[in-house]
Amino acid sequence: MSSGTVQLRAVTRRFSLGATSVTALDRVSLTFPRATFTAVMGPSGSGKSTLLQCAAGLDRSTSGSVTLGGTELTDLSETELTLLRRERIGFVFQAFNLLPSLTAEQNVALPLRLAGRRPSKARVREVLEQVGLGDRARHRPTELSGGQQQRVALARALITRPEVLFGDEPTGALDSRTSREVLDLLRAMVDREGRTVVMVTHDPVAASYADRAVFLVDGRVNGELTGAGAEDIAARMTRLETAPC
Ligand SMILES: Nc1ncnc2c1ncn2[C@@H]1O[C@H](COP(=O)(O)OP(=O)(O)OP(=O)(O)O)[C@@H](O)[C@H]1O
Repeated sequence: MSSGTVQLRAVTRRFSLGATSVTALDRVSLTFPRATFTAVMGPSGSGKSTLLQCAAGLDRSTSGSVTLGGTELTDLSETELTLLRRERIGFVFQAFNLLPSLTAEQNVALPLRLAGRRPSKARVREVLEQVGLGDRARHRPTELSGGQQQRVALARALITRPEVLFGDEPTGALDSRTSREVLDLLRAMVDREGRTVVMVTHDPVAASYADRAVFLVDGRVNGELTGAGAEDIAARMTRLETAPC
């Protein structure tokens, strides 16, 4: 299996709630090939975030297999999983999760510091320039716009050169213009650097930047669209959201 490819085979995630349980993912099998951009869509509660968490090794599936390259995530200890996430996976969330007391460059350098590595100034500058913020290195989050803060979060995710970048509604808190900037950057990560991007989104326009949109309903894969525009994706979502249970 090529590095940077994520594969889920019959992944089930059940949450126990007292005497009952919720099946958030029900035998989901999906491949996210290296150097592709996938949007994960579906109605609220369909299991999108759970899928992302299991695929990224942030949560453990109840059964099934999750691999990144040749590594079976379900076999790893917590420590091994932490190392894998740190070295091979990047994350961006709807909330930018920047530390307010640190400058942009200090926030970007944080993952390397946490890994006990000394970040090179040149590398920090390089990723900040990559996201168009070379001139904002010394700014603190409150001195940056929402779109700029999300770009700092993206630079922070990229500093370790991850094989895969997972985004959970990364443009959810942004207006349409700044969303486009972030989506263009995600697209460039795939096309120019061969990274794999998997993004949960409610927004058909955001999903149209991806190579394909995968749809979940009630924890199961309910089809996909390849190379579709925002209108076709929106029409599919409307059908899923209005379909009788
Ligand atoms: N920690 C948890 N404990 C119990 N149930 C959970 C937990 N996390 C998720 N669920 C349940 O699993 C199902 C899927 O949730 P998930 O957050 O993955 O959906 P989603 O598609 O991302 O939803 P949304 O679009 O509203 O964010 C829901 O029924 C949810 O209530």
